[in-house]
Amino acid sequence: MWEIPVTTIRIHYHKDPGVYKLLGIDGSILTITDPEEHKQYRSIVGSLFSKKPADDLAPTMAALLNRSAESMARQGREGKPSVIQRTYRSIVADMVSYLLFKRPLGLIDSQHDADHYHSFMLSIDRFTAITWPRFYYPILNWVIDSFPAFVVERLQPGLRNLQELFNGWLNETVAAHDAGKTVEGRKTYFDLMTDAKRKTGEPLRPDQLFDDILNYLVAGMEATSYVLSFATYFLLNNPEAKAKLEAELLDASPFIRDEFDHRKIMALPYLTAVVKECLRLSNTVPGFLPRVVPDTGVDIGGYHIPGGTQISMIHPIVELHEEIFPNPHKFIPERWLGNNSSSLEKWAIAFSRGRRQCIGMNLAYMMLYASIAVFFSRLEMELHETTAADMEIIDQFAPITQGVVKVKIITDRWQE
Ligand code: HEM
Repeated sequence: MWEIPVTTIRIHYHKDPGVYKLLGIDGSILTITDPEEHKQYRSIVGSLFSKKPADDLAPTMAALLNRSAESMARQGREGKPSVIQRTYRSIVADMVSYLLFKRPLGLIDSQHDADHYHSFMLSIDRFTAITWPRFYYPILNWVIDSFPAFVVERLQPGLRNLQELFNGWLNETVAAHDAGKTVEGRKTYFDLMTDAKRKTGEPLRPDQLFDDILNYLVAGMEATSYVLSFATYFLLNNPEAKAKLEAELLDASPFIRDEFDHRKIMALPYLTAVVKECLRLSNTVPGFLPRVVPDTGVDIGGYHIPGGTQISMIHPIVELHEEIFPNPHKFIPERWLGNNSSSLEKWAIAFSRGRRQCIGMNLAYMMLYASIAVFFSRLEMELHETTAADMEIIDQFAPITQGVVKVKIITDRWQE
């Protein structure tokens, strides 16, 4: 078995500002480069991302999935295909919004029809499309920041509305705190930020908060919907794996269809293997995640790397390594089952590792399991005009595919 000769542990690298500070979301957690500053920030929002809020949102997720399934089934009856990749994006964006604010953005109501495209999605497509130009021509960041409002409105039609919506929610929160109202249930992102800033006496900066929120929405929406789109594509192209999964889901229908219990769903062995294989094979973060070696330097694999060096490792080096995963480009959920499978766990790195590991992992896992369980229990679907060429990965820091996954719903088994 392949081993990395690791000699460096517990070294807290800075993220490379030469990349992260040029992503156009300077106020976000993702772009905090200093480990101590990051630790402080994470201690403010950490409670939002623990297992409990993700668990509590499982029934909301099930409701969104069933509404989406009904809508896609309706389109199927009308002979229309569904762009399931957009459906996933809108469900996940609404879920991230529930997690942060205890209310949805409402994307789910406007997403299923192939002819309609939400202005927020369009804005995000345009935003991620210029990731690398921003990086290679940093002056572009300054130019974009100087655009007058009407140009921003034109180029990114969904973002200004969203910013106004969030500013309204922030103002409501501040007013409630001013009035001394106690928060019912768990605190929202704005509650936590208002509390934290009041403790330090720093002002709340809506522009900075907007960058941060946008990053949660984009990171969550793009990564999770992307893995789910690959899952749909892989399963619909692999009848044997699909049949095994559906048999397991049928046996589990008391806790998928009758009384949704995501903890039991997340214990299903074949579904677990499917989720792991989709996370591995979709290479959700295909490009570099650069860090800067601390001043002391580090020793890695017998080499001394001097302080200040930019280093990086890309996930596909591990995820597609043929000594770890034989036939690395093939969709084989079975590799995660059986006696040898536990030795693979350490190579499951889709969410990264260490302090800068994905903060949204608990929510992401719940959404991955719930989506595959509900859609593949409920809907008989086939791919529609979606080929391997559509699934070519484009690295725009956020994961993008050349085309989108479209399906035709043949039957809604729960409505038969
Ligand atoms: C299958 C789904 C997902 C995958 C594979 C994934 C993967 C990753 C990876 C690899 C990183 C590390 C990036 C780096 O080192 O710069 C990361 C960071 C991050 N992810 Fe995710 N992610 C997923 C879902 C989500 C969700 C649902 C959210 C929001 C709720 C989210 C929010 C974030 C944020 C805010 C960061 C930055 C964390 C920090 O710097 O401390 N992700 N994600």
